[in-house]
Amino acid sequence: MQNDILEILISEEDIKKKVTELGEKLSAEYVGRNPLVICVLKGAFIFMADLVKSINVPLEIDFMAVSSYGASTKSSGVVKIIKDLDVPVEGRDVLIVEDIIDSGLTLSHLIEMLNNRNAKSTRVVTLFDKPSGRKVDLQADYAGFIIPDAFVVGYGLDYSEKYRNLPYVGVLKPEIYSH
Ligand SMILES: O=P(O)(O)OC[C@H]1O[C@H](OP(=O)(O)OP(=O)(O)O)[C@H](O)[C@@H]1O
Ligand code: HPA
Ligand SMILES: [Mg+2]
Repeated sequence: MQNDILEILISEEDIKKKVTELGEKLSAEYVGRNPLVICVLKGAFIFMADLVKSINVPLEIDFMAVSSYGASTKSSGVVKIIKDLDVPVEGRDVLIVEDIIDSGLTLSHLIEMLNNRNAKSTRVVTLFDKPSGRKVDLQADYAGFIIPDAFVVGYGLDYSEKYRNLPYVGVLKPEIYSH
């Protein structure tokens, strides 16, 4: 698996520090409230698990599974809802946890959906942000790292369902996805 990585972009240690920092900021934002923290599966599962340990308020969690990339490095443009939330969001302070914002299509779809369901507030935290990939005008409220225009894997992020278990984020060798 490591042999398929061209370059490590963000180390395990840097990710840990950043996740703790984001958790502290979110603890301040949500003090005195009970946010519903939504993990966007599958990519955000590792970030979500690490992040909530650093958010020091009585929160609840739920999961949504969406997919638009499949076995490609480009968004299909069709955001498929594979699993919906278990609980209603009406009147809730919702925090969406994403691993990466690239084209922005996944998130714009989710935000619209949650607004239609009358969430009280909707905030977005993403660990990675790739502004060069944007197809819709959208920004996270909290973003960990700005990353360059390359397809990255690791710390939850996959290529064709693999590499999610790498503890760092790296760039794949082009020959891996060119055949
Ligand atoms: O801003 P976008 O261009 O929409 O890309 C970001 C989304 O794409 C990836 O999910 P993917 O569809 O690959 O599903 P996965 O999380 O199961 O890998 C990633 O985890 C984000 O949810
Ligand atoms: O760079 C990426 N890597 C993995 N999954 C992704 N989904 C959107 N962008 C990416
Ligand atoms: Mg994916």
